[in-house]
Amino acid sequence: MADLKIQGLAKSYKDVRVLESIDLDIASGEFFTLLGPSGCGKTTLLRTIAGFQSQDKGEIIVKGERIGTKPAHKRDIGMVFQDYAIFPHLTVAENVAFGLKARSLPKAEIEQRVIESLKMVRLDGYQNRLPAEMSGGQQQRVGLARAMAIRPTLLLMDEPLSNLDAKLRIELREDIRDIQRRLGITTIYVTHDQEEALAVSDRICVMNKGHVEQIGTPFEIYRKPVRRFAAAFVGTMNFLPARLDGGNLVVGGQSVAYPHVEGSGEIEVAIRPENVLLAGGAGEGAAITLKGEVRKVTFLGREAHYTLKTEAGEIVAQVADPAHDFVTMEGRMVDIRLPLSKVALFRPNGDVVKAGSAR
Ligand SMILES: Nc1ncnc2c1ncn2[C@@H]1O[C@H](COP(=O)(O)OP(=O)(O)OP(=O)(O)O)[C@@H](O)[C@H]1O
Repeated sequence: MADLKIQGLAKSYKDVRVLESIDLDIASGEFFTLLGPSGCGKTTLLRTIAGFQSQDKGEIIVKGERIGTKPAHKRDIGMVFQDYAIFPHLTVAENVAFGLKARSLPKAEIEQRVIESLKMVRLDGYQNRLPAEMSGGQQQRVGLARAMAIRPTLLLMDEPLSNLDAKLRIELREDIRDIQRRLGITTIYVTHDQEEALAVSDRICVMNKGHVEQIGTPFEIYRKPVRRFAAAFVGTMNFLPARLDGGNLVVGGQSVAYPHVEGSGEIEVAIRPENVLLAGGAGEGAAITLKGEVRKVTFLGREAHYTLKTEAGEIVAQVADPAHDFVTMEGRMVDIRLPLSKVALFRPNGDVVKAGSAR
């Protein structure tokens, strides 16, 4: 059974539609991420689920119960915020106990849950500290412990790692994922960071301008985007203008037999940099072949990125473990192969014609 069902949820601020009719089914124990650019409505959706604001239309159903009109404090939801939102004048233990006291739990149980929750976020021993005496990462761990202490049905997190530096972000996201798995708590996580979304999620919902573009596992979103928006937003993608011409695909003046899709018309070819083959790279079957001038080489140690100028437009290629010859190629002309098994095709309206490869 779905733990959380969202049906036809819509919200406007004055005349501006921020959420178009949103439908979601989130399974029990799932780590579900809302991913999208700034302003796409992620926070509004999360806050509506939490009950901090009301929807104009639609239903929010948790374990079969319609909670859309319940006040926030009766929704049995734990929330972790970007700016931690822990109380500066309360100790760590008092912060974690806050929601438990509000629920009038017996004192002994509160004490036990505080200890348990702090242990879970690796802050045992910090009970008597004040937030000002802790680092940002530690403060967010307190925020997490506070949200989990009430053992909520749903855990909602709004960009919880945004205020932390890159190394801490990775460390804490691993911890969040481990704790979430261990407790099996249904979680909705908001981020605009696509790498973070790929790393932690069971499923990702890619949002754009108040609507859902695609929902899928990280693998599906990356390998088989069904909308141009998802293809462009997650990872790096090359897009080249092209034409379908009665069984042929024409890219940069080069034509290749393409019987997989019927009809004719303008189209875009999309391919990930790691799937572009350079300088006679063999295999992968039929391919679009182009010539390109190497404009820039960025050597990154275990891989190098090549910016190539071709008749069809600019292409970025990624070569793993580049040999010395490869890193001194600036200015040279190279043969480029775009294996047909690896390209995705998108119509001008952004719909997929053929998804990329899922191996
Ligand atoms: N209280 C409000 N009054 C009016 N407009 C609002 C209000 N809150 C948000 N908006 C607008 O609604 C849109 C969606 O905002 P929201 O915060 O949900 O987006 P987001 O995807 O979470 O973006 P970000 O990552 O920047 O937080 C934005 O255009 C924003 O300006």
